[in-house]
Amino acid sequence: MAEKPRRMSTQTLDDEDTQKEDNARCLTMLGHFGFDCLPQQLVNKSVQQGFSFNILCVGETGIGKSTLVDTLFNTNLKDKKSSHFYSDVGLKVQTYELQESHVQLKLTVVKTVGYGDQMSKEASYQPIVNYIDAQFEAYLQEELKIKRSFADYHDSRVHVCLYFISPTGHSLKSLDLLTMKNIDSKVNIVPLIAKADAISKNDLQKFKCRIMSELVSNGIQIYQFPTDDETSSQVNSSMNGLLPFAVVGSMDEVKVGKRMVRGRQYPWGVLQVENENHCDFVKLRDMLLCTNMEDLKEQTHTQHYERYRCCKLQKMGFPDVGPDNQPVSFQEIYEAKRQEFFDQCQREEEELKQKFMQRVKEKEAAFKEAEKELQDKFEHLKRIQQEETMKLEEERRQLEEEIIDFYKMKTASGSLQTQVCTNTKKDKDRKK
Ligand SMILES: Nc1nc2c(ncn2[C@@H]2O[C@H](COP(=O)(O)OP(=O)(O)OP(=O)(O)O)[C@@H](O)[C@H]2O)c(=O)[nH]1
Repeated sequence: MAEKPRRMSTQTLDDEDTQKEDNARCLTMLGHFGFDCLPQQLVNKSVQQGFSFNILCVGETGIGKSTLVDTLFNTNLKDKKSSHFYSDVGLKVQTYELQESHVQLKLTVVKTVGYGDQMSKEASYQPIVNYIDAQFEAYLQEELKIKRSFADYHDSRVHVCLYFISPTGHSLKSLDLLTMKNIDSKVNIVPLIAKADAISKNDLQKFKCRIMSELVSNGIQIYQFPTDDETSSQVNSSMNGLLPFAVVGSMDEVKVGKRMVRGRQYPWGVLQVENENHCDFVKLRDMLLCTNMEDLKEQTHTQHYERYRCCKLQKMGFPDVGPDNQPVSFQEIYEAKRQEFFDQCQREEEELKQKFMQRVKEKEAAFKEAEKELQDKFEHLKRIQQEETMKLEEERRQLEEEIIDFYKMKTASGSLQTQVCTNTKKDKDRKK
């Protein structure tokens, strides 16, 4: 039996419509619609993934590297003081997971240990150069893998080098110039005058000018805050004119009026770390973390790493153009390299074979020579032995003849004696 169609009342339909409307999402008037949401998607993804930043601090022992990093990230990274008596320069690498609001930052701080305490300048900067190159090499190796896993890969390439200059007030030391010259094509250098509270304001300005002119005259490239982005070009170009930043670090809280501020307390007053009239710490923090962190990372990838990668691949024999200046494909070069390698293996195998045959021949000749010597010796001994045997034979023969003669004589003498006895008896008998 067919079921009787149920009739809904007008009242029920109205209720359902109202319910549907209640479930519908309400879009705010200020929200984004369509593809203008793309930047938001990127922001959300980046925040979810978290950020990473790698800082290299180069400076003499006790110049204030750890204190400045602590002050920059408003944290206590609990780093032990280094000794002045290390036999060589080392690099201390520490990675921290930091969080500010809901943004996570994986911060890697690499600090020189024993820098400036060595006699040899080359031995002081070479470990730094090696470290920077090693991080590029690790990234290149990951890039060249068939199965790459950049999602989990910890990219340890150095994004910025904070170079701590001693507050001498005179000029840069030769080690400063040498080190910066050797790393300026590998890393973004931001020069800092450390412990700037040790110099008066007037001297500081002169010191800054002298440092910049020395850097220029020695052809050292330091990082320039980018001026091509209109949102930051004005502030960045004015900050470029204030380099090197004169910084003071401190995690101590000092009372100024009714406020507690971070600073250094002196008998003549308080130096406020975050007061732009007292030092350039805030400028450094803004430039480094708020305005240019992404540019520092981009420069690291597109300039410094690219240079390293290019040199490395060229050294390995992978140029982009052939001898006729025509572009060559990676596959062609790979095939050519494979063939070259195969030919070289065959050449080496042939050489080895030849060498082996030569050795075998030499050994064979040596054995033959030794065999001949042994044979001669054997023949010689055999001859001696034959002569000896013949001699003995002769002696034996003589001896046997003598024995025979002896027996003959014995027999003769026996019969003679018998004859004599017979004759004597006959004589006696006749006499009777
Ligand atoms: N006057 C002054 N002293 C500072 C400043 N920054 C740090 N110091 C002091 O200098 C000393 C060494 O500071 P650190 O931050 O440990 O220096 P470092 O370069 O990390 O030292 P090592 O790891 O031992 O090489 C500490 O007593 C700090 O309080 C500064 O800006 N001005």
